[in-house]
Amino acid sequence: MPQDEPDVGAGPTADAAVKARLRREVLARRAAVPAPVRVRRDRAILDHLAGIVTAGMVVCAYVPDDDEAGGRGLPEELARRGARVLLPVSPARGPVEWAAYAGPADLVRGRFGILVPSAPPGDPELIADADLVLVPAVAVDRSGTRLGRGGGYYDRSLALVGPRTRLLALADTENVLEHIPAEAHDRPVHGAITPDGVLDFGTWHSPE
Ligand SMILES: Nc1nc2c(c(=O)[nH]1)N(C=O)[C@@H](CNc1ccc(C(=O)N[C@@H](CCC(=O)O)C(=O)O)cc1)CN2
Ligand SMILES: Nc1ncnc2c1ncn2[C@@H]1O[C@H](COP(=O)(O)OP(=O)(O)OP(=O)(O)O)[C@@H](O)[C@H]1O
Repeated sequence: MPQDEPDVGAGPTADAAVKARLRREVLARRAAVPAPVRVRRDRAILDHLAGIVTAGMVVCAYVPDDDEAGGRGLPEELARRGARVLLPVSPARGPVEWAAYAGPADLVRGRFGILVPSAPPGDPELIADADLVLVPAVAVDRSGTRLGRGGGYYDRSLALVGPRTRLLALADTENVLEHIPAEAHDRPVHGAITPDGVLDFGTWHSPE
């Protein structure tokens, strides 16, 4: 099979089946968390950005929906800290394209009902300019393997970044798991921001 073809039709691999089961379990667990608790967790995650985001940074982020850690105020919090914020716009398949965040009033519903800037997006390669990429994660493990929604969008996008760019997943503490099976296309993240603090998996070496 050509490298760039998805596995559809070939039958799920064992790892893909484990990931699909994990995905269902974790999403059900998050759905059972009362809304006020989720809001407190999301606030704690945003507060941890203080130690990471500085003015002028280019940050690729996203608008978390209700079943994702962080809350929909994530881009605004980054902008408030002086970051230049890029948000993903999903074509039919990954990698994602990027459009500049221009405030909450500019957001419209895109594919999957996800909020995106109204302006047409730029190339997927814009991710290579980012100092920091905040990556959506259903779950993540301590070696940086990330479980996404199963679209393969971010794996294809993270393949475009260089070593300078720091990759952090946003996840609730209970969704930092012992082990998630890694497949060949999975791009590991360097750490995670949880309500309890920032986890550093020890794999990112900041430029001098
Ligand atoms: N907030 C947010 N934005 C994001 C992502 C994300 O995970 N979260 N993405 C990260 O890649 C990209 C969009 N990818 C997505 C992939 C799948 C689904 C989704 O809703 N999947 C369904 C099942 C799909 C199906 O019917 O097969 C689901 O989860 O119920 C949503 C977004 C870009 N923007
Ligand atoms: N770089 C790639 N090249 C080809 N296929 C890929 C690539 N990355 C992912 N895929 C395919 O995309 C599908 C979903 O992959 P996976 O389950 O790892 O997605 P995910 O990481 O959960 O989703 P996302 O990256 O959108 O958050 C799989 O069928 C996988 O084979």
